[in-house]
Amino acid sequence: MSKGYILAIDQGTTSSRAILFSETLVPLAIAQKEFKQHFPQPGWVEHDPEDLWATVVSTVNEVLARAGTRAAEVAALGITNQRETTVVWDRKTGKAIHNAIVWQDRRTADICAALKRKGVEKLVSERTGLIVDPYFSGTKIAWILDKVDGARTAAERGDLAFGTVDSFLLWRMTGGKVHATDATNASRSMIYDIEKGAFDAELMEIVGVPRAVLPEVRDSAGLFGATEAHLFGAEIKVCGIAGDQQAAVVGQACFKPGMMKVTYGTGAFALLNVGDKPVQSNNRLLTTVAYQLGGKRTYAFEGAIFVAGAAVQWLRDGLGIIKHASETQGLAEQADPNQNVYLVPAFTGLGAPYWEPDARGVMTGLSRGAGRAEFARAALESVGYQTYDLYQAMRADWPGTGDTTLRVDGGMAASDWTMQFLADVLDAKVDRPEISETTALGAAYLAGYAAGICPAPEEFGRSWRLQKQFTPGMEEDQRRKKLAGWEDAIRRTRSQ
Ligand SMILES: Nc1ncnc2c1ncn2[C@@H]1O[C@H](COP(=O)(O)OP(=O)(O)O)[C@@H](O)[C@H]1O
Ligand SMILES: O=P(O)(O)OC[C@H](O)CO
Repeated sequence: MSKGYILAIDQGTTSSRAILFSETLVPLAIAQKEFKQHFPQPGWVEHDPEDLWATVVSTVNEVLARAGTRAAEVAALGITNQRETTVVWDRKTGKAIHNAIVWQDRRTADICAALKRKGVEKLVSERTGLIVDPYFSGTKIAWILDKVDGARTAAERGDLAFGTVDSFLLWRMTGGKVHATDATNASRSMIYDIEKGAFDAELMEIVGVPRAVLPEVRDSAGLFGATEAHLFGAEIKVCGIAGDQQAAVVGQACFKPGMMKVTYGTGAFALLNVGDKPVQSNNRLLTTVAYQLGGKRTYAFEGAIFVAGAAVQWLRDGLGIIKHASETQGLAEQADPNQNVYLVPAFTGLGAPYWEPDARGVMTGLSRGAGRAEFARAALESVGYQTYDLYQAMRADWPGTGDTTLRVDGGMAASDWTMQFLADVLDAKVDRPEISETTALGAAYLAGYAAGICPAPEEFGRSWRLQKQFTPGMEEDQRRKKLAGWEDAIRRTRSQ
């Protein structure tokens, strides 16, 4: 007898997706909806929480209709989400008191600079595994409480709730019954002690976040609550929650220390499983919770590349030299091997391991012969080089030995040329799995595991299937030469 379907909601930065999986985690149907991005000032990025809610509800209903399935046949629902994006809402009405402040938003740069002047960086890094940066949710909460009239007093009275998007959706879906999140999302707040597994009173005080707004923090797999029946036609049990990059770690079955995945979307996020201790990085990588199962946390190093696929979007929308992202492959193949054009796409600063928010993009090696093809190759190569920088930092920091293979996913992992270059420049194998929707798969697995439908992680790991492996093939001499050119381009970017 069928145990029922598993549904995953992937609420991302540019779109919401709902994917229906069979009980054996075969993807059966997908629905996706984009929503509006709001840029009220330079460096500010907002989402309307009602858009997030509406696109989630409609994609779930759409995917059920498309598959000819009823909500009553869905045994478990997993939620995965764009991380750090911050919503503060009124507990009585369920309405947000301000637009969601998106992870990319830099408006709290001054708050972070003031925190750094206070000398709290070491404390933040030791307890939370993070650096002091506007990227994380803590200072975004404080900003909303200070800027919206009466919000801080209302928060202290217990009338307001904070949540990352998972938590906001859960609150709405359960009709205001459950205010909770999972440890992976909590670990992105800058006020969560990742070793103790609890919000930290001293950091809450320093950042200015009252305890009364915070959600309960739970395992990534477990019963969170049930959706109200009127939303999808019947109640569905919410059994899993994880931030999207951590869900991809699970979907890629990187359960053993030393295993690493990189998700190539608009940006790229590399996570390396470091096991059950929150190892500190010496190379400015973040330490984060990869997942929490049965009360036990597994940790990861994380490195963020802010511009990956976005460099290809720039070729298309900024320069107008391609119409579709996939054209870059043919262009890169045609590029003149004697032209050494480099692009450092630091359009919004440099992420890990440099963390230079004020850096801006640079192109080097331009000669009269450089054209579309060389620009396209430089954009694709920039993704490989940026990964190389993270990979070096991770391998230097990671005390264990073991497998150096990289598991890749995300929209840009579809580019064979880019994945081959990645293998060449890293001098490591790059594995692309059969299921490309790894993030949703991870959320579905967590929910299915909690509901007793999916097997334990080790067994699930054995079901991971390779679609294509890219093996390194570049001459070492050439690799060294190319990397030296990149290092030079990075030096120029940092000295602007
Ligand atoms: N064949 C391709 N070659 C190069 N880049 C690609 C290709 N297909 C998609 N991309 C890039 O991948 C990104 C989309 O990936 P996706 O995982 O959907 O991103 P996100 O979840 O961040 O919206 C876009 O930036 C796009 O330019
Ligand atoms: O929504 P994505 O796929 O762009 O992911 C965003 C990350 O979670 C930000 O930390």
